Amino acid sequence: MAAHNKNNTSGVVQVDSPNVQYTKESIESTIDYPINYALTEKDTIVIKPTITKLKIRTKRVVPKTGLMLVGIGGNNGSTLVAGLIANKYGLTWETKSGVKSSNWFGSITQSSTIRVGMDSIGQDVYVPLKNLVPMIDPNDIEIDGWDISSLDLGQAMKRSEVLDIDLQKKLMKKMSEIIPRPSIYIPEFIAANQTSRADNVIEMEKKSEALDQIRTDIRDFKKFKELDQVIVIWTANTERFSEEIEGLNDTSDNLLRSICKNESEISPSTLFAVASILEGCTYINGSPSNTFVKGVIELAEKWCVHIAGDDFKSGQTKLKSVLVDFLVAAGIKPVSIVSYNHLGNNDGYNLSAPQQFRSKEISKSNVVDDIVKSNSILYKPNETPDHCVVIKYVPYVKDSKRALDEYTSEIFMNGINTMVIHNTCEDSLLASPLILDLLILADLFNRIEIGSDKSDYTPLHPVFTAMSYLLKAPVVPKGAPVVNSLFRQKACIENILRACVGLPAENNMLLEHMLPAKVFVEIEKDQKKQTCKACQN
Ligand SMILES: NC(=O)c1ccc[n+]([C@@H]2O[C@H](COP(=O)([O-])OP(=O)(O)OC[C@H]3O[C@@H](n4cnc5c(N)ncnc54)[C@H](O)[C@@H]3O)[C@@H](O)[C@H]2O)c1
Ligand SMILES: O=P([O-])([O-])O[C@@H]1[C@@H](O)[C@H](O)[C@@H](O)[C@H](O)[C@@H]1O
Repeated sequence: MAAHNKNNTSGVVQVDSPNVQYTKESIESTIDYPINYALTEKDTIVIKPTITKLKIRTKRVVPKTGLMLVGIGGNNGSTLVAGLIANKYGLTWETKSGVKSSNWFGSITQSSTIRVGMDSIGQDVYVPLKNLVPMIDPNDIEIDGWDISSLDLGQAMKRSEVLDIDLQKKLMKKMSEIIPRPSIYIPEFIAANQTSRADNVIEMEKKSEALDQIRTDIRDFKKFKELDQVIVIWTANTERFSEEIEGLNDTSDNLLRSICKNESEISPSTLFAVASILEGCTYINGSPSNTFVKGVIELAEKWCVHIAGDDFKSGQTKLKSVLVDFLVAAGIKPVSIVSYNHLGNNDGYNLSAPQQFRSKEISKSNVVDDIVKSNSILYKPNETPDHCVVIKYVPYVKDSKRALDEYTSEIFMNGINTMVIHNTCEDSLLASPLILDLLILADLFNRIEIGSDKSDYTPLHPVFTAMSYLLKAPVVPKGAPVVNSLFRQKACIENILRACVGLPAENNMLLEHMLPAKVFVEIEKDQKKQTCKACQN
């Protein structure tokens, strides 16, 4: 039999099961959802498994969606917009190593696959992740945004020095037509070295006026492009942390009152988050700034508007969340992690200021906490590895961020293992596909409602945790655990998609290959005989 690619790279996926119904408006599924309660009774952990039959309803109609980027003129913003245009028009371009074509590598919604089962001869079958449930087509996305820099996106793309020059030339006309809206600029929140960039600023007497302007911008964009929804993503510079002060920003009422009173401790990113929530727009924070002060989270909960953050997980930290997970899960004890990186883009310039660096240092450091805490054999209570994060601004390397990591671990019989990694992370080429995924997954999770025989259909909690895979420092609902392990985070997304079409979570047990077929329920004979068209030829 001719070997052929069993991956279904084009077709739609249909689940034939009593656990899923496809109607015109929605996909309605049921799954058995396990929760194991592990309770300590004296010196014993007693595990009490439960199964809840959940009903899941996913709206099939994908809304006409607009993406508004805060910081659209930055390296990430201009690179993402360029990528959307290049892919939409199928642009190719000359390079010294030949003609290159547009793609969405690095996007899990566009370039990753998911195992959905096995074929009639027991081989794994994978389909594109995006084929399981309806998702936004990147070519349909309308784009707008704000920047404190007035450069049009053609000049911003040129300033970023990220994309090949022949591609830039082919993009220049369309990119130059995109002009950033004036934005909220409060100098004290970002590095003083950004002042020279700020020539496109909302002239505001009060923060409430700026808030109203952002809300007007969102409404204008939605109306002009006849959109069903707008999603706002912050890809502007990292701000210093806002102080969380009782009576100022600790509740939604206090926050709104503080904005009206023009309180100084309210950051631009918090103003954008409030404006987005009040306009019913999902808001995502791609920076490590603590935009989501308690008052913002409460506002999102009150208005049932989804938010997610913080800080795109693109390169050095993404690898860290894999390596530390692998080491600890292997019973190996990381005892020293040193993450040094230098970069020469404007983000690096902004991060060269101590307060802005501190925001990033926190998000890059906390990523190992949950994994370390999970293993009490390796680590005593409160014991943690040495963990040092260094970021240096080196103009020459521009957006081509160099990450140098050293992982030192204790192994068997007092052995020491040291891994040294040099990782050139093209910052914006790694981050831009994540911004696309955040938009597409936010829309999908907005369209999911879940209930049971005890509860009617309910939207997911306003604080999205299912997108933690894309974020360094996941913001989670009160009381929920922070998970940084990259594979657990990817499995979360994949298993939610499986559940939407009535498929059980992937358990990776593969018992079907360890036991005789007679042990298992068989599908109807004629279906089993079914062979794919390629095999019939
Ligand atoms: N791999 C990555 O590039 C990566 C990964 C994780 C997080 N991030 C974060 O993403 C953000 C953007 O990164 P970048 O490399 O594109 O940086 P950048 O400096 O190139 O772009 C940021 C843009 O935001 C604009 N800006 C600053 N303050 C603004 C405001 N108040 N309103 C509107 N625009 C404003 C700036 O003019 C600039 O054009 C940063 O916070 C960075 O830390 C980037
Ligand atoms: O995602 P990652 O590569 O660990 O982290 C990166 C930092 O190392 C880098 O200094 C900064 O420019 C980027 O904003 C990004 O946050």
